[in-house]
Amino acid sequence: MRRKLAAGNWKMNGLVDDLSEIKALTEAHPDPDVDMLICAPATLIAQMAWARGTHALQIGGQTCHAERSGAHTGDISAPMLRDAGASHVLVGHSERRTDHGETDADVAGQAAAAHAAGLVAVICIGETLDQRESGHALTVITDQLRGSLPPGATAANTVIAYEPVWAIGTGKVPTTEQIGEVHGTLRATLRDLMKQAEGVRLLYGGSVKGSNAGEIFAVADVDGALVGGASLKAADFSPIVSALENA
Ligand SMILES: O=C(CO)COP(=O)(O)O
Repeated sequence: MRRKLAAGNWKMNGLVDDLSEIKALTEAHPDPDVDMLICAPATLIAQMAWARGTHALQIGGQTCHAERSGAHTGDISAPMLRDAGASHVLVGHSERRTDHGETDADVAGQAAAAHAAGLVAVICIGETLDQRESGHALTVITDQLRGSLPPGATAANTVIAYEPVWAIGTGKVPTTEQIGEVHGTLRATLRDLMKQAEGVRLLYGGSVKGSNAGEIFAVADVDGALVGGASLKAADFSPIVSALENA
């Protein structure tokens, strides 16, 4: 049985004052039935780890370099994230792939670095609107998964997040049939690629809100969500956590 995961991605948002949202979130869900994760900007990871106190909330980074250390000004390594209090890291988010030209091979290298540092890699994949409309969505996400999954990936150290680029921050959400088709394809592809395919959690991300979370979580092979905008405020994220607990 896969434990469900409600994950938030704060992206380039959040100042120290916003840690009050972490306090509110942990107070709203003192003993959650699902895993909870917030992927914070690097500047907040250590303080967020302190703010959660003894709560089970997990904290993640949003990217990491493939190397442990070195002359890479402005970058952050997986051991640094771990040192700051992170247990997870997003790799291959479409905003990184677009803004920083990250390729599947780069993402696989980052995921391997995360694993080597003892972090869970949340590998993000997803098609663009053009790719969806031209009928290539399944090929694109299958190729991304094959290219981004490093050797050594296990059910314990890897989560896959399907985030269609056209659904991120747009209010547009695929139909439940489309989500089910992609997640079923991802599960089948994982079976080809690794032994522990049944244990890997598959998240859906892209315009998830309290109002649509329930129907998304009812889809087979959806083990949780990766939430952007609606993860910034406890009042928005909490109903998504509750919907997952009730799924
Ligand atoms: O990119 C996302 C999470 O990583 C999704 O963002 P939104 O929930 O704001 O659409």
